[in-house]
Amino acid sequence: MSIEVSGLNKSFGDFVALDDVNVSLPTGQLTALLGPSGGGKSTLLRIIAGLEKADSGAVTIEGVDATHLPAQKRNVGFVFQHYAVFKHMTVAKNVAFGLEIRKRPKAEVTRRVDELLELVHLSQFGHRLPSQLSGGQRQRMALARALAVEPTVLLLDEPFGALDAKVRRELRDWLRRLHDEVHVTTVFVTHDQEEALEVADEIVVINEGRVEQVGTPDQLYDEPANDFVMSFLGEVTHLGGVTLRPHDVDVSLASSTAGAVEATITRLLRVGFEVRITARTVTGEDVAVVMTRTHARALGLAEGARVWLTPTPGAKVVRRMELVG
Ligand SMILES: Nc1ncnc2c1ncn2[C@@H]1O[C@H](COP(=O)(O)OP(=O)(O)OP(=O)(O)O)[C@@H](O)[C@H]1O
Repeated sequence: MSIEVSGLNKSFGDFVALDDVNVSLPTGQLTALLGPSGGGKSTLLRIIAGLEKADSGAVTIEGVDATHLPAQKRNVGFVFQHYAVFKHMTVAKNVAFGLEIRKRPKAEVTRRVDELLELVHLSQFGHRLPSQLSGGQRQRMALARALAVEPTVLLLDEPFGALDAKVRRELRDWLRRLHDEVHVTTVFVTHDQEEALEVADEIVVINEGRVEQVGTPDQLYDEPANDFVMSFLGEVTHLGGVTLRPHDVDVSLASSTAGAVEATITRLLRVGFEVRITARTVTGEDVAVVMTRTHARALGLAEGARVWLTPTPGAKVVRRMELVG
């Protein structure tokens, strides 16, 4: 294991930011810390980096107890959303900075900077100033700078948060490819579930200072440990006391199944090849249903139609913070 966090607690005044957090992050993986705003993701990352001190608990990095080590002795590289660059230095000088303060030989610094600029696809921009780069290019420069000193772990706090959606998506793909090339253990904070699902090998879901679940994107999506994880990682609806995905609601025109809930279609919307339906049950609950256009047409569904709803056989349903099927 590259990073072991055990029994970590952190409070700010009487506000508990981290509550007995335990996680093990394997070497060489790309891990996302995912959760809603204020859940404690950045606090956890900052404690791993050594920028914040925990009240209790331990952090081990590559087998070394780092709990009381200062940040600069932990061999971690980090990149934040609003990354501080040296505005008066060229891109190449920014990347070289960490190596120069470590007094590495000049030839080695030049070679390493060339390699890194190539890795982040900025070779032709080495002589520019950071202000002459786009936001996405600046973040790639920040990553090259963090990687320059060959950190054991790379910590990224919403590194693409301030960028527009298209650039964000490009950088996300690029980060995945970069990681496949260099394999440095990487932990990144995001509140964007799509970003975590697309990029990470493993996701740690954090909410209200606690780890809700750790798993691969598929495990979290298909086997959510509870209601919170299920609703954070995809669209959900509620039917008769359970939470499930809208495409897992079965619609029939007759009450043939025991336990089927009677409802009336109040809204039917075609979106591309899908049909999105809202059905109001006899108890006044609005249930969201998604099905293919072909299926909706075969059933002859329309607004005002009376239907019966059940979870599709084998559907993942979650009841009161507990997995039931
Ligand atoms: N230095 C501090 N002093 C007081 N409270 C703090 C401090 N740092 C963080 N907090 C509080 O701790 C909680 C967790 O913050 P943290 O930044 O870790 O959350 P987060 O999950 O990273 O959220 P976001 O995605 O919004 O950054 C928040 O409620 C925050 O207000």
